[in-house]
Amino acid sequence: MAQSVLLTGAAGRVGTAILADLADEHEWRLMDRDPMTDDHPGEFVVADITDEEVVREAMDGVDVVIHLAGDPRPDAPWDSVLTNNIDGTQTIFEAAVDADVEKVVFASSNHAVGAYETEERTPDLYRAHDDYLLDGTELPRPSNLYGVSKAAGESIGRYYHDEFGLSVACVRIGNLTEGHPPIDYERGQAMWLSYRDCAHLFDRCIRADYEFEIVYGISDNDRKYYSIERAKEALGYEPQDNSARHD
Ligand SMILES: NC(=O)C1=CN([C@@H]2O[C@H](COP(=O)(O)OP(=O)(O)OC[C@H]3O[C@@H](n4cnc5c(N)ncnc54)[C@H](O)[C@@H]3O)[C@@H](O)[C@H]2O)C=CC1
Ligand SMILES: O=C1O[C@H](COP(=O)(O)O)[C@@H](O)[C@H](O)[C@H]1O
Repeated sequence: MAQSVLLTGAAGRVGTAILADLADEHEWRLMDRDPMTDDHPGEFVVADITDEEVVREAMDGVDVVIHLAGDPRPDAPWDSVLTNNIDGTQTIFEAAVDADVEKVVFASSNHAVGAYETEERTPDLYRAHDDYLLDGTELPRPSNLYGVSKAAGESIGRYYHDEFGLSVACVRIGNLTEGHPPIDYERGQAMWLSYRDCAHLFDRCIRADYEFEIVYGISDNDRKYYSIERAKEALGYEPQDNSARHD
């Protein structure tokens, strides 16, 4: 069934991948602080997610929020991630609860657990023969302040689920690259997320029933060190791509 979805950070790469395949699948309200130049479905709200009043207005009548807006740079400074990723995310969750939204899908990151990639484990970790797997039940172990902000976003989601019953899915996105897996970059190939698998995964987050989930958002790569079993079980994710089988 089509849902009414608020998509924050709609003008960015992940938003573009989602809308490329799902524009006609749901009723969209898009939000970004930068205007979108391409054709897009639904209404576009140019706003900063830290603007509480505008965010509250944008939640009206919404079933699901996909929250992508934030500073995506692994080397982003603390003042930026504190404002855009932590404060902005809390504003989104608070407004979602007040507006009786059913689900919030939060764009978390591989960098929330990047410090599991220790010197002893790498580079074997990135290779198909290695059987080390993170499955989403491990504690966060951020590799930078950006990763700290994503771990904080997951905790904010956990709080709003436990306290207010909001359904929350945190997707630890790997490396979204359009058209082909990253070239000459083993880590990126291990955590590649193709555009079509990205759209499908977020569609499953919109449609599935769940309480609180942390899943990895990668394609079905031979090299993977992130398990996709929970995304399959809880959300019905069925990825089609694999960085080892790409021409
Ligand atoms: N692209 C990837 O491979 C990965 C992305 N992610 C996460 O997914 C989300 C989207 O990432 P991308 O699309 O790659 O980044 P992007 O930079 O292409 O898109 C982010 C969008 O959010 C908007 N934005 C940023 N701060 C905002 C604010 N305060 N208010 C309103 N809009 C704001 C920007 O204008 C931009 O259009 C981010 O939260 C990022 O951390 C996580 C892991 C991997
Ligand atoms: O969270 C993110 O992760 C991806 C992959 O990380 P990288 O360090 O291997 O590049 C990154 O491309 C993206 O910008 C970031 O938001």
